[in-house]
Amino acid sequence: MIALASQVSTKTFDYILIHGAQTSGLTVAARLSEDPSVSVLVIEAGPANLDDPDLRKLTPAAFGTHFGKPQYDWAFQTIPQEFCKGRTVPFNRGKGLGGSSAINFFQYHRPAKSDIDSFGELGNDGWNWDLLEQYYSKSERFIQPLEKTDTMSYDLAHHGTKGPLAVAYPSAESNFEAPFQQALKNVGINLVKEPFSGDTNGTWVTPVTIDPEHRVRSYSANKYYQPNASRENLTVVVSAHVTKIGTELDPNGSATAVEVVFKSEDALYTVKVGKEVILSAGAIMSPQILELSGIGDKPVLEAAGIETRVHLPGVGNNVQEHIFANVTCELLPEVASNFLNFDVLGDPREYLRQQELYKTSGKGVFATCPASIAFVPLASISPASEALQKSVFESINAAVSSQQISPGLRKQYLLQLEHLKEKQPSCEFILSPRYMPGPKPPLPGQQYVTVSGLINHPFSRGSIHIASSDPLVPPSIDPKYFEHSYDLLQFVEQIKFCRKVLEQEPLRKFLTGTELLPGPEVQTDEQIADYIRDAFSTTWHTVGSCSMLPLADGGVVDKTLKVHKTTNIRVVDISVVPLHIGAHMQATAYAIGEIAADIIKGKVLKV
Ligand SMILES: Cc1cc2nc3c(=O)[nH]c(=O)nc-3n(C[C@H](O)[C@H](O)[C@H](O)COP(=O)(O)OP(=O)(O)OC[C@H]3O[C@@H](n4cnc5c(N)ncnc54)[C@H](O)[C@@H]3O)c2cc1C
Repeated sequence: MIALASQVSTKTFDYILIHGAQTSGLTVAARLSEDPSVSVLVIEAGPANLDDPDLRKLTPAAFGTHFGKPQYDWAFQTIPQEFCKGRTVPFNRGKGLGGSSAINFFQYHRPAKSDIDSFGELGNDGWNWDLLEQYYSKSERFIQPLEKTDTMSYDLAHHGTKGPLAVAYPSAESNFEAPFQQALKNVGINLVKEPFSGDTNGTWVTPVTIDPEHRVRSYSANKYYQPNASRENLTVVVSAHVTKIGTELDPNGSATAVEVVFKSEDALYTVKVGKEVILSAGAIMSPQILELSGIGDKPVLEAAGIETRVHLPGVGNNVQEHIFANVTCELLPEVASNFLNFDVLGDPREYLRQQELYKTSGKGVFATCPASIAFVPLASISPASEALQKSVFESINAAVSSQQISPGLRKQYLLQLEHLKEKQPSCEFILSPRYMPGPKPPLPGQQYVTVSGLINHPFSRGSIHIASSDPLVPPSIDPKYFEHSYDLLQFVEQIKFCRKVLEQEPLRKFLTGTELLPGPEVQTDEQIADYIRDAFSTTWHTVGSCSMLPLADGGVVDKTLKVHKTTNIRVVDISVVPLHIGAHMQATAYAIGEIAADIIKGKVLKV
């Protein structure tokens, strides 16, 4: 049930999930409250937004329409980025029950096996593909398409069919899927048989988190919370901003959470901790809450005027992010009616017509979703890959030998280099039947096709730290984009490859031959790099700010997700991912939530 702040104030709950309303958090809350003998409290800063028509209408056709609205989005910004001409980059994050799963762009899939095995190789015994595979399946309810098209490739053996989260192919194709796959095939990129098996090298159409049976977003609030909302032992407080975890220190300096303080309207409330605090505030706010509670790097805490309870230097560091930039071309007007293209929605009358079409028949633009993707190693797309990789090997090996980098980062870089050598996929591409926001506006009435390039395994490392002791002041977000030059060099190769794909038949015959973005004036590598610096966007996949790593390697949580030097505080969200993965994050966020619940129940990863 949803309770008022005053109804929970001063009460004791076994498990208190801070911002537990988010993707991983609600997963844990639902699983822990399966046991009627334990009490679970979820505290969420945003509103409930349940059955909100504006949220329900967030079909792919309305991507981003919630941005900047305080009931849905935190609308963070990075600090000016040193290696991107001082740009600040918008950093949207979901607010309210469901967190970012309530506003994300639906793509749902798993990373490569090597990405997940890295977690264990970095010192987290037991975290590997075999473990994650079970939990990806536990959360998933894959609904087979009524009609299987040639662009779909799946094997039920690698899908969960009984989990809470409805996952399915978009109910309509845009008709660009097959031409995109053929264009990729022409340049040596093949269809992956079953991308959910841990082999993601190639192209496929990805399933999405849209429930085809009810034509609604499938997310943690309606799939994990609402079916269990009547449980007496599961209480949710919304519009409650956690300001601090109160701790007691034992003689060894180890902290035990005893209370959680939150602000609702203008009053402060306190709840008491029976067993554990589970921090699921996401990659931006989990480190902020730890630091506000005096758990973090002493100099950072001192600068913000916070007393250090536990000196834990890793908090807020090792931040890694996926970013993307686009190549956008004009669609030939005479073939436009053969495709479902989001650009038609710029005409208000057509918008209403498409909305009605979707409501009455589940068809049209609102029924489709950009879901054509590819994951490949640089070696498959660029003749420069060997030279680039040689230079990154040399620069990182030099940094490693001269001990310019920390022992923890050294281990991560060595793994990244090994993955490059093994030709694991690190370059992603997405086809979107639409204009994507960029430095040049679209021409009125013109429809476009965009191929985006995304870098998945950056070498740059950023940070997210408190900028003030005031919990309502957003943290300082500094992803340090392109601090490591390899990230930009790889990105340039990816943009060139986007162009190459758009020049392949049968895609090319549907285009006018005019490129809007970056545009014909952008030709040399330096010009492309400049375009990227001006135009890239975050993919909202931040990880690493509470990395699961040994303490000596800059870790924040151990393999049971417990914060080092604490007895009963865990972090359960994607901030624990220690080395970035080649996938969109939500499937992994749900799997981490599922694993955390079983760790707490003593079923897995026992110490
Ligand atoms: C716009 C967008 C598009 C995306 N598209 C995709 C996609 O297509 N596919 C995919 O797999 N992934 C996608 N993602 C990423 C994915 O949704 C997230 O990685 C995943 O939901 C986990 O997010 P998180 O860990 O950052 O936490 P979140 O889910 O963002 O949760 C954080 C929660 O903490 C709450 N909170 C924060 N601060 C406070 C505070 N001070 N007090 C109380 N509560 C607080 C928030 O309100 C929120 O509920 C997208 C994300 C965004 C933002």
